[in-house]
Amino acid sequence: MIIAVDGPSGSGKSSTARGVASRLGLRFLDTGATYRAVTWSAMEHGLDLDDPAAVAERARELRLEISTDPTRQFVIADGTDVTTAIREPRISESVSKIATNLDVRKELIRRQRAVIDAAQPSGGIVVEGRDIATVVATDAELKVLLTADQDARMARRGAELAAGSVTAEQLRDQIVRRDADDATVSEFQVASDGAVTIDSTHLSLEEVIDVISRLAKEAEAARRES
Ligand SMILES: Nc1ncnc2c1ncn2[C@@H]1O[C@H](COP(=O)(O)OP(=O)(O)O)[C@@H](O)[C@H]1O
Ligand SMILES: Nc1ccn([C@H]2C[C@H](O)[C@@H](COP(=O)(O)OP(=O)(O)O)O2)c(=O)n1
Repeated sequence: MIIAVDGPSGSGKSSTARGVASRLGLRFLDTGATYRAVTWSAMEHGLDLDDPAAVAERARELRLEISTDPTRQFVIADGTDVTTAIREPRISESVSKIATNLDVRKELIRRQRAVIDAAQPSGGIVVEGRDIATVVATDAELKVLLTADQDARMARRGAELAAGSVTAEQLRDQIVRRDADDATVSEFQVASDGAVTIDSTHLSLEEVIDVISRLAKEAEAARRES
C-alpha cells in the first residue's frame, strides 16, 4: 500500500504522514528531507548552488541513508548525521534552488522509488512531498492533497521555530516565496486526478490523522474486494 501526501509548506504533511504511518504500522518517507540533504551536501562542498551541473553531480554522488521508521527519523549524508542540520534556516532558504534543478529531481525520484519499493513487503508506506501523487508514485492507493490557508501555515511554522529566531519577513520567505518557487516544478496547489483534498486550517493534527487513516482503511478494503 502506498499513501501519497502532497501539499504546500506548513500544511502539516510531515507530522500528519508520520502519525498515519505510526497508527497503521506502515513505513514513512519524508521526500523533502532528500532535497534538504543534497542542499546540505552541496553547501558543505562549497558548490555554487546556481551551477546546476555541479549540484546534479553532487546529488548523484551523495551516499544517502534515510530512515523510514516513523518513530525514529534520521538522515545520514556521506556518513554524517544531518538530521538536525538539514532543518536549519540556511538550508530552508536555499533548498528550492536544489528542488528546481531537474537533474537533481530525476536522481532523487529514482532513489525515492527504490525506498518505496523496498517498503512494500512490510505492508506499505506513507510518502509525503510535493509530487508524490503526480510523479513519484502515480499508482498510490490513496492520494491526499493537504492544504491550510497561508496565515495558518505561517503561524504553525513560526510556532515551531524558536520564539524570536526568525523575523516575519524570513517566515514569509520560508513559506510564501518557497512555495512559489517550488510550484514552478511540481503541481501541489490543486488536487490531481483521484486525489482527496483535506483543508487542515481548522482541524487539529489528530483530526487530520483520523481522516487519512479512515480513508486508508477504506482504500485498502476496496483493493481487497477488487
Ligand atoms: N492540523 C494541524 N493543526 C495545527 N498544527 C499542525 C497541524 N498539522 C501540523 N501542525 C504543526 O505545524 C507545523 C508544520 O507541520 P509540518 O508537518 O512540518 O508541515 P509540512 O511538512 O507540510 O511543512 C508543525 O509544528 C506541526 O506540529
Ligand atoms: N517531493 C518533494 C519534496 C520536497 N520538495 C522541495 C520543496 C521544499 O522547498 C523542499 C523541502 O521540502 P520540505 O517538505 O522539507 O519543506 P517544508 O516541510 O515545507 O519546510 O524540497 C520537492 O520539490 N519535492
